[in-house]
Amino acid sequence: MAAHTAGRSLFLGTFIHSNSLDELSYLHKTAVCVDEKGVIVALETDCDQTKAEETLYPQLGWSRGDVTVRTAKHGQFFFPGFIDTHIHASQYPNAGIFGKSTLLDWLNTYTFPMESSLASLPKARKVYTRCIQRTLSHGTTTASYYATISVPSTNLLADLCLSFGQRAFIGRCCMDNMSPDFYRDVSATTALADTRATIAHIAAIDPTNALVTPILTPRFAPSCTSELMHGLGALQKETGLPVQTHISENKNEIALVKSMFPEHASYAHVYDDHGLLGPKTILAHAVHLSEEEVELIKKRESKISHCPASNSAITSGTAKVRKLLEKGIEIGLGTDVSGGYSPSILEAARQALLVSRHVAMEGDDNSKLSIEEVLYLSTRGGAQVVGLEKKIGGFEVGMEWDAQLIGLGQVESDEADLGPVDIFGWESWPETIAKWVFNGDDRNTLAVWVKGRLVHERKL
Ligand SMILES: Nc1nc2[nH]cnc2c(=O)[nH]1
Ligand SMILES: [Zn+2]
Repeated sequence: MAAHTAGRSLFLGTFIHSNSLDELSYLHKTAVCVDEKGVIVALETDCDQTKAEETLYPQLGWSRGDVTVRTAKHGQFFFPGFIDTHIHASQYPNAGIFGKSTLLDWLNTYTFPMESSLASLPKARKVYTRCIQRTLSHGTTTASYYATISVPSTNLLADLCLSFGQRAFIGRCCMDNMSPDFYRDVSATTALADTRATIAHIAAIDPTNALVTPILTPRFAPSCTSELMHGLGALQKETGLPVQTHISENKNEIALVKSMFPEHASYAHVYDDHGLLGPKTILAHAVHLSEEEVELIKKRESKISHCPASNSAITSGTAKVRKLLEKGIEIGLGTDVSGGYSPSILEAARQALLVSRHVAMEGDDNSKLSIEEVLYLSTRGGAQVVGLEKKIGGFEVGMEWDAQLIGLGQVESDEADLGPVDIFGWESWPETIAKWVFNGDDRNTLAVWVKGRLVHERKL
């Protein structure tokens, strides 16, 4: 399957992105030129269409006829695409269905039956198609996905991401231990062979990983034998591929890991001792880490996916994000569908804000995250977590055009009913962004691009 290419584009208007963890940059009256490879080749402030055509096009060797122009109208703005650093595509039909369960019973009651049923390719196609379309419609331009243990079904997820144009990491879920008979890898050997089969498939459909990359995915320590984890650690060394797993999400899970791996100093050490804790490792949840584990994760430069909606929904706990940030650990946001109920990173950002206030109410007032901080985690932070910080997460020459156009309801115009946010016209830009973060949804996501290609447009 050939990667879809984009034409040349000129984007005009207001662009907002993160400068740093606590600062957003507002670029008004700005022009951004994106070439046919989806790369930003010019960014000029104080520039309208005429000026862009007269000054930028000649520098780029462009002529008017071959450029698509898209202008953010008054009150609209371009924002970097969101990065979901942890999502189970195979659990998407269960989003919102979790009752009063907690992690270990939730896995058995809801999750394993759904995932195992996706060995049916027609069902997997239906589920993955909806998941990709839905997350794109919420502005998720990159997702780090868990699929299932099934190779054909996992490969299908990779095919669909490539054809819909979503940037993705695709994990065939490895689990040869403590899992039901109807849903487990037969052995460490077959799990490793199946993982290699998905790696080979992705190498065939996207040889340069322009859009889709395999990710080694030991489900979590309790689901894996030591043999399998050693094998995956060796495979990581051999291939240099990223790794994703879960860590320290729930207290019963932590006790289980302790009982299953008594010879290892901690949950984080289990991964480390198997060669799975490195700079390309994404650790989801990290709710109950000890100081020692935080130190180890920092030392190994592993990344953390904060999944606040999931941690509240299945009552896992409150992750101490401020402490992790202060340690210098790189953090992004994850929806963790369907432990998390929502496929929206904007919802994850909102929940990160609220959970940080719960941590404050537990006694650490410094823990509160700001709007700027959660938007950083949604974009630049996520890009660091998936190792693409030089390519995506902001608007700079040389980066790729992964972006969303946001429109809010302008009370004084004919766009008053554009979604759930009412803008009266007297709000400052930071206030406008705060209103979007707290009340916005996919109705405000007017268009979405990945690598320069238009991958979603809201039908008005
Ligand atoms: N949230 C979450 N935690 C897990 N731990 C092991 N598997 C899972 C999963 O599917 N979701
Ligand atoms: Zn998860």
